Amino acid sequence: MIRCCNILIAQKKEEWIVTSIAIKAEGLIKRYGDLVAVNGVSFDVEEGELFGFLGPNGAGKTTTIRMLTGLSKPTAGNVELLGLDIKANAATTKGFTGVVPEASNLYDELTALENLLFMGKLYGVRRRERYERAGALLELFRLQEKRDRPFRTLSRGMKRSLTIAAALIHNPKILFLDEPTVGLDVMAARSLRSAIRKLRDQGMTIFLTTHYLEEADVLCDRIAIIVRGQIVVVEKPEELKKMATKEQAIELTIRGSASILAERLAALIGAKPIIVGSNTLRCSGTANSLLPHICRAIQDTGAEIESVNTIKPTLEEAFVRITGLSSTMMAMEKGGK
Ligand SMILES: Nc1ncnc2c1ncn2[C@@H]1O[C@H](COP(=O)(O)OP(=O)(O)OP(=O)(O)O)[C@@H](O)[C@H]1O
Repeated sequence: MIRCCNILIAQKKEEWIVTSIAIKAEGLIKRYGDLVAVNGVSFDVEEGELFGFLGPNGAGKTTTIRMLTGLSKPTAGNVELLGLDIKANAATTKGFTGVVPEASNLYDELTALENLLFMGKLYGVRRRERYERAGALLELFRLQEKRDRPFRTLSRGMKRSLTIAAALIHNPKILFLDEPTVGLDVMAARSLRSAIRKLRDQGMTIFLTTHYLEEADVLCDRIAIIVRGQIVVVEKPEELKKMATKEQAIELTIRGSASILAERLAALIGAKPIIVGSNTLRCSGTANSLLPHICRAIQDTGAEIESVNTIKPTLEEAFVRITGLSSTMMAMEKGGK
């Protein structure tokens, strides 16, 4: 396999193919008995792209990642990695992919360094290169000081970082990450995201599943949203947010309780404003349609306004609009599993 002008040329049974597509999923279906967990999923991920796969619990994210990495056989559909069909080229494609499952696959009793070296050996990395790669990865994930500590003694964030490092020991071209930051505290998640960004900047293709909208927003070049086994949109985060801009939200903070004003507004607008604090409420719509009603409701109820803010659309709002999932459901999702 050689790389030329950012175009990858892979050898496939004597013929040469040219592609810059790192991951190609075509019509993936996975059935478990009567349940269709993944229902006709197709997408392309460009070489060097950080691609987010976002969706609520049970949407089919893990099932998809398992099919993409050859861990689960699709009921129908095909996967190509760097132009190679993964069924026909299992050994080759495994050689250039790194897979990080949600639960760590490292050994508690081995030290951080030993775990990396062991994984390197499993992947057939030569001794000298194993040591070099392990050193570089410990540095990238800021784990040099923990090099000689048993895996079991590391913090949750360090364990997650080392698990990712181990999946990188053979210098894969494509990295699959299933929910990398779930359960981590803010600082650990931030430091892990920074390491993921560095890998992307080095040219690695990264496929990442996540529950966290903010994570997808700050990290990903493009995001696919999967709901009930089907992809509802594949877009750049900015484009997703633009989809939500048609509707804006206006947030009003008043002196005293917001409930009387909220009731009056609900009657005028025909939709219930959301009460976000005891004296703050938010209503959605276009400014043109909202402002006359807000002025009228203030007049009718004699509410004293402390502040008025126009809220910029968030990825969450775009997600809710696109998927049709309620904001309550998103709140549950954000709480994790
Ligand atoms: N081995 C299995 N046998 C039967 N059903 C399964 C199996 N694995 C997954 N499912 C079902 O398939 C659907 C998709 O599950 P999957 O784990 O892919 O979702 P997910 O998006 O990764 O969810 P989560 O975010 O909760 O991990 C769910 O309804 C799940 O219960």
